[in-house]
Formats: sequence, structure tokens, C-alpha cells
Amino acid sequence: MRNIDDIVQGRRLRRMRKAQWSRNLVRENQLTVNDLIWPIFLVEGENQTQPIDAMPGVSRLSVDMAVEAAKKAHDLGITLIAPFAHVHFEKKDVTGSHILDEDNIILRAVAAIKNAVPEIGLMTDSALDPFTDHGHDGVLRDGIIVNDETVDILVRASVLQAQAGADIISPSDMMDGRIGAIRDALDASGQCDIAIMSYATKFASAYYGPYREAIGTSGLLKGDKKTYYIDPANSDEAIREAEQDIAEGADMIMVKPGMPYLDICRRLKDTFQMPTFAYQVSGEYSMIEAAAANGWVDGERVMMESLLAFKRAGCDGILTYFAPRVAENLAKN
Ligand SMILES: NCC(=O)CCC(=O)O
Ligand SMILES: [Mg+2]
Repeated sequence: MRNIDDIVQGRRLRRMRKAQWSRNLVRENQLTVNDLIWPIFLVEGENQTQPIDAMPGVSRLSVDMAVEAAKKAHDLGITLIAPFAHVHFEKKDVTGSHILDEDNIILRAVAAIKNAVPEIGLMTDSALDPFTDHGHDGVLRDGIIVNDETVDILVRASVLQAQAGADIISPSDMMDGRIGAIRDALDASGQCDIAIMSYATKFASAYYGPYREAIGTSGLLKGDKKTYYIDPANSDEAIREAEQDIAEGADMIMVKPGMPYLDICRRLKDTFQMPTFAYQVSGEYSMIEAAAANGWVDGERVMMESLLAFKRAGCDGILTYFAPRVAENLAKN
């Protein structure tokens, strides 16, 4: 009989890598079109496709164009669309009150997309930042983002979004207690089947830069968001945040940003065994695009590898601006 040293000596881990068929046979994770959530940007007007300088290949769309994009996304097999709004400055104020106007662009887009493509999922954000004149996710008073007053507005915005046709409410603001409050309000308004995907662990990250250009808040933001987003240095705190949101009724949890936080994805999946998602944010997207445009990396391959890495880290799906390109790529291969 061979002793243990001989077995270790005889082990050849390259054996299963020798051919494509054997690599396929032992592959542990796979990216599929079902994993893709597509964030899109909305702008007022008709027939508008406005390229975003800081996000090459991504444009703001008027509602009619967003409907066309949703049809295309559905044809490609994308599961879920998450619309975000570029709001005219005149409509912004200190409490983000336009988020509660029944004719705001998010509510109109949700209704239009749901009407045209009822089969695709729609997920809306009830955070206030696109709607406030200071760019914060909540009500700003005396230099403080006031938690409970903000939650009251998020709750009302969430109910309106659900009534307009949103399937999932996904608040990105990181106020304490908002998941339970939104759950209660959805249930009380007869919307008990509307799910909640919590931005449970959103970090105070520099990777959101291009997004703020996309929704037109970059020049507005006063200060930073460190009093409500998590310190990028912390991981145990992320566990406590996710635990709290799950206890309050979140159906799914999200980690944001994505790639620099894969350790958080893995810890959350292992700890809670909940449906877990990551947001590959604008800065991650634009870094890959910039390097690819310079010929420094193979953009298509980096795109696919970056998304596969989320699956390996335990994610059930990824919000990514690459979604339509990835779906096309997966259909080809
Ligand atoms: N609430 C959505 C975001 O903040 C997105 C950030 C990004 O893509 O950088
Ligand atoms: Mg929290």
C-alpha cells in the first residue's frame, strides 16, 4: 500500500485541466443569464439616449427608450431591471419630496415598462439622493441626516413604487430600521407579495463616482456619506447590518460595491444562507472600460471573469451595467 507521502507525490492537479472537456466537467461555478440584474438610467424627454461620459457604453434613457431597452433585455433573458433617475434640479429640494409625486419619472417608467413587458422583474430604489438638492440619501438638517424622518419618506416612496408596478423594493440609503418599516407598510397596503432586496451592506466607497455623474448629483453632494454608509475597513459590522435587515424582513441582501468586497459576499452567504447579491458599481465598470479602451486588458474577458468571481464568492446574482453585453456574450458561447 502507498503511504500518504506517495499519494501526495502522485497527485497531479493539472490532470483535470488538460482539455476543455475535463475543465468543463470539474467547473464549480457558472455565470448564466439568470444571474444578471441590469441597472438603467432614466432622463426626462422623449426619444432621448444621452451618453454618460464617465461610463462609456452607458446612456440615460427617456421612458420610451427605457421601454425599448426592457424589451431587448427580456429577449436576452435578463431577469430584472433596476431603474435610477436623473432628476431636473428644479424638482429637487431638501427632503427629496419629488420622490412622493405620483408623476415622477421612476413611477412613470415602472408603469410603462410593466405594461409593455410584464414578464420582466422591476426593482426600485426608495433612497432620496436623486431627489435631494444636497445629494444625500436622507433629510439633511443642521448637518445631520435625520434617520427616522427619512424612514417615513422611504416608506411612502416604497408603497408608491409597489403600486406603480415594482416587484422588488430595494432601499439603498442605509438608514436604521427602514427594512422593517417598509415591510410593515407594504403589508398594510395590501402589497405582501412585494419583495425587499436590502442594500444591507453599502460601504462609504469612492467607487460610486461615475454614478453621481450619471444621475447628476456629483456637483451637489455636500460632505460625504460616512455617517450612514459602512466604513470600508469593517467586515464584522457588515454581518451585524445584514443580520438586522434579515430580522426586519429582507428577502434578499446585497453587498455594494462588488469586486473589492468579495470577502463580505462570502461571509454573508456562509453566515446567513440568504439570497445574496452584489452590485458591481459604476467605478468598477468604468475602470474595466477605461483599461480596455487603452488596450491594457481584454475588456470582454475581464468583464466575464469579474462576474464569474461574484458567483465563486457565493452571490446568487449581480447588478451590473454590463448585463446586456454579458447576456449577448453568453448567448453566443
Ligand atoms: N443606489 C444605486 C447606486 O448608488 C449605484 C452606485 C454606482 O453604480 O456607482
Ligand atoms: Mg442597516
